[in-house]
Amino acid sequence: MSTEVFIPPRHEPPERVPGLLRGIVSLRGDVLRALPRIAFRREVMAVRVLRRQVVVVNHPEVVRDVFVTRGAIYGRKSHFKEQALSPVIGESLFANHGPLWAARRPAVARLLHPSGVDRFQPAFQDTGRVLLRDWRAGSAAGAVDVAPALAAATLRIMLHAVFGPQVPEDESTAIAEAFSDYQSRVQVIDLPHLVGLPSWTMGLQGVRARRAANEIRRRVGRLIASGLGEGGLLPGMRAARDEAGNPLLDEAGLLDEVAMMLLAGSETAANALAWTLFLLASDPRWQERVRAEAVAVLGDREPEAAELSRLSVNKAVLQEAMRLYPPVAILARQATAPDRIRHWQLRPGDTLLCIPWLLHRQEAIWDAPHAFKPERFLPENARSIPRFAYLPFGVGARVCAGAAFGMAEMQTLLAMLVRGFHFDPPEGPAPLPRFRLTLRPEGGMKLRLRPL
Ligand code: HEM
Repeated sequence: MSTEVFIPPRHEPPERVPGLLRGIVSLRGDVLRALPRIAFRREVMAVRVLRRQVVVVNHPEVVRDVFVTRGAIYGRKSHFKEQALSPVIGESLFANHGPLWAARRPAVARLLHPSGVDRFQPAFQDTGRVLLRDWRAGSAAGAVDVAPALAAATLRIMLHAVFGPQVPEDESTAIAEAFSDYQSRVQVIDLPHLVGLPSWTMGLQGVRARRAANEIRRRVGRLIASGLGEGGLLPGMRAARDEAGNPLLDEAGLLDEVAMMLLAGSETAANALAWTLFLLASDPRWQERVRAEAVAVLGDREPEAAELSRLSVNKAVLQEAMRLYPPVAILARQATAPDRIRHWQLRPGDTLLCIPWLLHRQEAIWDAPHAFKPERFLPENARSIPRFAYLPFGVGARVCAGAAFGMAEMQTLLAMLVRGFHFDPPEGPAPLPRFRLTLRPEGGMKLRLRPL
């Protein structure tokens, strides 16, 4: 058996930072591709783009210092994130800050608290069954593009979690397609803001992006009005109260938060799973280890919530996939007060970035940073990973509220899928990552599946 380590594909970083014009062109397409080789070694970097300072922190201690110790200054999402998300999620807490965020965050965090995640296990199992059914039917035809199927599956899980099990099956496919369309159309870099133009210029997202956003909100609004919700999170969201005992969310607030939950909880997990399957298809030894563990722990039963902690190879593989391909590849904030990071001065409105794509491959921290080595995350090794070096779920006060939900969902689907199929790599060129709102495989993820 080969002991070679698999080095998954990525765009080769340029030797130097591209000039402003080339940089702007590459920023529009994919900011990660513009990061030069040296960025993987630097602790802090700064770029001035005409009127704005952009500071990138890329070392665990600096990340802690800025995102945790001085987190209050950086509680606001960057201008481009706010602008890119608001057509879909409106005023939701995800893109908001200050009193609105402070009031809504605890309510949402309570609903998604790790202690209650077990109740969603039937949604995970049910969707795993649907994927097995669909892929068994599709695999005979050759390669299957697992990316859109996983996007629909994770959306189905979120719909089930929010509205209960009665949501029509085709609704998840329709909303997942609209999300996908939105992501490929929306501008993820706010160039007007960086060069000092008024903020409304980016508010003019393209017609296609607007249309996709409207379609998502129309469908979600219809589901909220339909009376579905029993057994899901919706009744808890309606019942949430502020400190004065008044309803926390009016109808508009409810639409914003449900749309946010569907977006935050589906594309992220779908991309993490698509990259995981690709890595396993490319490294059959790890594929076999995940499968052997699933068979040893579960036999041919579907995973129960209490059994997930025994699937440590499965978890390590997912964690390594999110190290190499972090679904949220950039954490972006704007300074709300003057601040200084090392010798760089930030003014209110300047941008602070932590780029997990860089931090997770920081050469001073990770051995063989570009190699697929899930053993790093096995229980016996994971303790040596520095805190704040690995941030797939973000960091500080705005850390992901659905991390436990996401891990349980991904572990369940992965265990069911590796028991159902052998995955082989795609024919032709390997997929490359493309930065949009999430880190997606460019052109989809066509894998060859053999039913087991
Ligand atoms: C693999 C799955 C997931 C990944 C990688 C992920 C990642 C993230 C990251 C990185 C953030 C912080 C973004 C930032 O600081 O700019 C975040 C925020 C958030 N996520 Fe997740 N997420 C996942 C799944 C979920 C799920 C399943 C839910 C809901 C059920 C969820 C709900 C949220 C919410 C509500 C926030 C906003 C927190 C705040 O701003 O206070 N996420 N997520």
